[in-house]
Amino acid sequence: MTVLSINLNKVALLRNQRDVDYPSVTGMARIALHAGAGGITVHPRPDERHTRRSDVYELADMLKRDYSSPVEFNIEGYPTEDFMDLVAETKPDQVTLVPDHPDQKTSDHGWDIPAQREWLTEIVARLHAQKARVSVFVDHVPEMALAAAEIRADRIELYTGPYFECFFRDDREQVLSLYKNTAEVARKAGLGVNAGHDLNLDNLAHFLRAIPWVDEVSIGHALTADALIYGMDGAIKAYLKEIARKS
Ligand SMILES: CC(=O)[C@@H](O)[C@H](O)COP(=O)(O)O
Ligand SMILES: NCC(=O)COP(=O)(O)O
Repeated sequence: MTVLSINLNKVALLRNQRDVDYPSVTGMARIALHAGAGGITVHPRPDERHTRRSDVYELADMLKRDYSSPVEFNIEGYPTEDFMDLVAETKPDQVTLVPDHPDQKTSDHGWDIPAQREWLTEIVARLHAQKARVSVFVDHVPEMALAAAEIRADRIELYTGPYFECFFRDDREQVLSLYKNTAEVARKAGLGVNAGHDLNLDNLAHFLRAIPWVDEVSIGHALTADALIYGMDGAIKAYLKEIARKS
């Protein structure tokens, strides 16, 4: 069964609009987990406009202290030395390496792994030494799945922004077949497959029906918007229903 990991960046973004402590990032994490989410994702950026470093420490403490059954904690980001320190101190289960420039509004492309092969190989090895699973954010390009295996990553995360963009267009199945090819190459190379970015209640089940072996989806923006309508608990349940609908 595909794990649903909730990205709390947009909860933090709303909280950051004022000098207050609500909505609470840890509080929303608790509601999400109680409703059946299997994991929590954060993507702390250097300017702290979304999740702050302090949120990452608080979430790490809470998940270790209060949850006995496994809850997967996933930290996403560009591996600066500051990011590597944060990860070393908070010990997430999974680190997702994303090639974001600090000025980017949001993640909008995957790694060109061959162009940074040596450095990424070293980063992956350092994260493995801390016992973190390592996932690398990639476009729907089969060669990148092979390159991810070569740098010894454990998983790829398919960047699904382009899938969202084509969902109501005529070329949807053509684009989706490239995602499927990339996921097949990853699977054959022994890698797990995650997916994320702009997945939503319209497009999630269709994606998972095409690639049913996806290990995990991380969803934040659309799910937080849906939580304004259904409540966080109701939104999580709606997404879990879509995941179940794939089979
Ligand atoms: C890697 C990825 O696609 C997500 O982390 C995305 O960057 C969401 O973050 P924001 O919601 O902060 O844009
Ligand atoms: N890795 C993708 C993620 O965490 C959430 O992306 P989005 O649903 O906020 O677009």
